[in-house]
Amino acid sequence: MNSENKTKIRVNDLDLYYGEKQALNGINMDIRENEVTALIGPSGCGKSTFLRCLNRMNDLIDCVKINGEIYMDDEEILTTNDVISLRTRVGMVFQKANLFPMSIYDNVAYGPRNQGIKDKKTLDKIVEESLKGAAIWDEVKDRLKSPALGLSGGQQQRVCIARTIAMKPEVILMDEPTSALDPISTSKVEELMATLKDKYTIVIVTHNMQQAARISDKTGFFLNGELIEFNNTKEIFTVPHDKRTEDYITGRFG
Ligand SMILES: Nc1ncnc2c1ncn2[C@@H]1O[C@H](COP(=O)(O)OP(=O)(O)OP(=O)(O)O)[C@@H](O)[C@H]1O
Repeated sequence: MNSENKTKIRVNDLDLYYGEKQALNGINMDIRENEVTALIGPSGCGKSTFLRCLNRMNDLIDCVKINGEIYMDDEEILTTNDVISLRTRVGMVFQKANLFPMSIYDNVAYGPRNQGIKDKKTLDKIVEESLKGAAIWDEVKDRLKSPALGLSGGQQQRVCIARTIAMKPEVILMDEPTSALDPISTSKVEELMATLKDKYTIVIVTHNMQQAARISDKTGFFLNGELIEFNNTKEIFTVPHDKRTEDYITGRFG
C-alpha cells in the first residue's frame, strides 16, 4: 500500500433505497488510485448495491432512490448526464463470465468497435494488448477466431477482464469474480489483480476473506447496509477496531 496514492473515488453520505427498503445507509469512503479495495460482509449487506452505484448500474433497477454524492476525480457520478462515458471509465467484471457467443477476438474488439474503431491493425493491437494485460494471451493467441464460449470458465473470466481492459477504463469493478472458479483459475485471477492495479483502480466484492486479505490494500466491512469499518487490509485483519468486524472475520457470524 502506498499512502500517497490520490483519491480516485470519494463517496459522501450515500443512502440507497429499493422502494421503502433502505439498502445503504450513510456510506462514506475514499477509494485510492492504483489500489485494490475489497468489500466484504455477510450476504445481503449491500456490497453489490454499493459497487453498482460506482458506475450507475442501479439506474437499470426500478424504484431505486439514492441520496449523497460520489465523485470520481472532480466529476459527480450520480448526477452526470454522460452515463455511457462513465461506464467506459468504470468497467465491470461480473461473478459469472458473460462473454458473447462470438469469437475470442470479436468479444474483446466489441467495445472498441462500438466506439467506432474500424481499422483492423488498431483493433488487432487493442485485442493483443488487452489479452496480454489479462494474462490470457499465450493461452488463446493461436485461436483468436474460435468461439469464446469454448474456453474454460477461468479462461472466460480472464477474457471478460480483457474485454473490460479493451475499453481503457480507469476503474475496474469486480463482483465476486472468482466465486465460480476452481482454485487454480482463482489464483491466476488473483495474480492478475496484483498487476492490474499498477494501471487501474480496482474495487472487488468478495465472500472470500482470505482473498480479501491476500489481494487488497484496503478493506471495507459492510453490515446491514452500513460501512462498519474501512481501513488498511492488514489492520482490518489483525487489529479490527469494531467488535462486529472482529466477529465477522473470526467467523463468529455470517
Ligand atoms: N433489485 C433489487 N430490488 C430490491 N431489493 C434489492 C435488489 N437488489 C438487492 N436488493 C436488496 O438489497 C439488500 C442488499 O443486497 P446486495 O445484493 O447489495 O447485498 P450483497 O452484500 O451484495 O449480498 P450478496 O453477498 O449475497 O451478493 C438485500 O436486502 C437485497 O435483498
